[in-house]
Amino acid sequence: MIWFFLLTVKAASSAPLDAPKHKVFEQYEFLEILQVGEATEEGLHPHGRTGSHRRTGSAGEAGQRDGWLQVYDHAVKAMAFGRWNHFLQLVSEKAFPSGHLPDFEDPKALGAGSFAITYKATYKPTGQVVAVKVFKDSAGLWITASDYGKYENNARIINMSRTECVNLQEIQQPQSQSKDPTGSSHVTKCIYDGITIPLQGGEEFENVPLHIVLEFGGTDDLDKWWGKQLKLKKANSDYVKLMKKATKGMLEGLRFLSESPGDVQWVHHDLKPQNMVVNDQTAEVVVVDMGTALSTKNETAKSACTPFFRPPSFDHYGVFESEVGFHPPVWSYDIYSAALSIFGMSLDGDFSSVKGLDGLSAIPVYPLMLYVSVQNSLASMSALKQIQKCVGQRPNKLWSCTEKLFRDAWIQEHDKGIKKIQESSGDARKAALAAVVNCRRWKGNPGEFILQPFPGELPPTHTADFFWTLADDWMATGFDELLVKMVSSNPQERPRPSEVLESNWFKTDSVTEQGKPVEYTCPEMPVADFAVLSSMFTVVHVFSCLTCCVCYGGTCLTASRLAVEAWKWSMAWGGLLMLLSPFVARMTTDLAILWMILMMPCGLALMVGACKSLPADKETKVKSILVASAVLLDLLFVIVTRYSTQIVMDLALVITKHSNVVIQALSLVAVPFAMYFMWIFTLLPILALLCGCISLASLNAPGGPREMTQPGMPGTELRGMGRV
Ligand SMILES: Nc1ncnc2c1ncn2[C@@H]1O[C@H](COP(=O)(O)OP(=O)(O)OP(=O)(O)O)[C@@H](O)[C@H]1O
Repeated sequence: MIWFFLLTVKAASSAPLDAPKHKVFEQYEFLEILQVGEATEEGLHPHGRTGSHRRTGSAGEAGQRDGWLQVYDHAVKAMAFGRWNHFLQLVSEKAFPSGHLPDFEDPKALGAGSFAITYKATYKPTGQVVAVKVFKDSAGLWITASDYGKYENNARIINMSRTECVNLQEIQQPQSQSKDPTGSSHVTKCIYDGITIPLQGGEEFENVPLHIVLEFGGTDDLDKWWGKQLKLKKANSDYVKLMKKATKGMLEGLRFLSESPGDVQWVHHDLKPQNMVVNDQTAEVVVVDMGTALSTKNETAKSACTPFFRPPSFDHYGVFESEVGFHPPVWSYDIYSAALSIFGMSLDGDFSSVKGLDGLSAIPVYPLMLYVSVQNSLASMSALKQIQKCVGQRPNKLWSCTEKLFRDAWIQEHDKGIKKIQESSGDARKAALAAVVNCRRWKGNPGEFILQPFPGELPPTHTADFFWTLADDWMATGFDELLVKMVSSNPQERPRPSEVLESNWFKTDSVTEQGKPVEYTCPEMPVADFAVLSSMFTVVHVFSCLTCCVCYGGTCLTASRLAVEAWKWSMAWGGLLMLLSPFVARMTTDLAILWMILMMPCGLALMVGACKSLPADKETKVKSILVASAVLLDLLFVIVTRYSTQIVMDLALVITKHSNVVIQALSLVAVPFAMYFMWIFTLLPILALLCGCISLASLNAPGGPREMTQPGMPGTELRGMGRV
């Protein structure tokens, strides 16, 4: 609903909004949030999970969305323009361009990103095993030095990508390496800049695909490696030890980046299991993909990074901000992503039933829960009202204002789970920790108003066996405390990597085999106002049907001279609806009190009128009960209106005050909604009243049923009714 609303606003707005550049607005896919790519031992799969999920105009997007048609189209164009090497590249499914890079042998695809495919290869002159990252354009074709100037998009891709090698060479300066050799070994190194040199070189480089050569870190990324480990069904303590080692390596790499004693410190800015590789021999973790790195040289710079792993104070939907910066202190961004990676590795790795996540093993589910709960908490009239306020005050700032709304809701929902861990101890704390790490579904489902960011349902919450061993180990060493700080929504509270590395968790290798499981419950999903309203719609429809039956049916029966005195039900029903109508009016207008003042006496009059049909002894009693109930209802209404802060929107007022397009678009969605309630609850009592009058008139008509009623029967009281 919220998405629908945003899209409506966005589409209708003619104001110069700060529009997102991200493709996500056209085709919203979960993997665009996660931004992962995959390769297999055999090569790359252009239509599978293969990495195309990043930033604007990603190469794989073409292949992924349009499939073979796109490839065919490009192949035909390549042939038509005589670009045979490109044609061959397309038909051979992105094989390594050995013809133009003859110094490398035995290439094997390691993984694919949006703009590059990375291969493991041996550099023939030295025999060194390296990782060669070859850049491709949006059609999946290698970008050569001669292409660079021809196409604006290629220049953009290359300018962005060349920073990776340049950054790495700056990060891995000999003096920094000597100060923290361990940390340095956990960050990849750039051996050769195959972008800058060919671009400056002459004709001989014209057809060379632009590339960079990196130190080879390992065959599998951390996600894939962890998935393989989980399948081995090792002892619980072994998983804890492996995880400790991986976490240590990751943090040492981060320490090297963000705590470098030099003038410049670095933020990786896209840390996730898919951007860390594991050394085949030593099982040590190496941080790769520095293409999005930021540094203290320019603290206001921004880059595109995976929304899923962003700290709470940034846009997680990738809709509002395709690029984000970082908040000081410099380590705070990556340390948060590191904690999420640890959460991801603490799961059972089963995402098989979720299209887009299948094949992945270390995905933290906490952000997935938040995606849904944030949308749900924003599916409210108060959120709509806030958006309205943003628009009213600053017509051109709708986008950033709405983004803030989403961000604040994210922080609020995020803090709920973390606070539960902070405020508890012992088993209760372990249970709260287990919920944050493992919960994939809510307890109960009080109405979801969401757009699933990924197709398919997450599998039911299941705790990995080793989790309890892990949780016990964390709690025994105080690492749980650090984890909670790492995911704090306040960047200032997040510890430095070196501080985390000081934890006793890394100092002991003796791990108990079987942890103690505790019962834990997953949180309740916040109730969406819109879900409540949709139930209201159902109730309203049931009421309308009943009213139609009672009023029309009653009138027909009475008028048909069958002496069925249905008029009295019709009047009683109409009166009841009138008495209830202010409660509904309150949902849509500030003027509900006025509504109540109008409706209460009318409703009461109808109901009291209906009492005339009762025997004289009961009539007074029922009348007094009715009057007393109506007064109580009045009181209740005043209390509800006075103390409930939610759902009071005066759309009519806003529309008259402002008349820009955005407001009109907003009203397109909200006004019919409001009007619907108003009409139903205005029309129904009026209908009931009309029906009551018609039936009375027909009763009183000469030769009508009234004349047929015997003295002493209920119909004798009808005479009084003529005055109602
Ligand atoms: N130095 C390296 N050693 C071994 N494997 C590597 C190395 N660098 C990258 N890889 C592998 O190649 C994959 C893709 O690399 P990388 O993430 O750098 O590409 P990218 O185009 O920048 O991707 P993305 O669009 O996700 O940023 C990685 O997931 C990893 O498996």
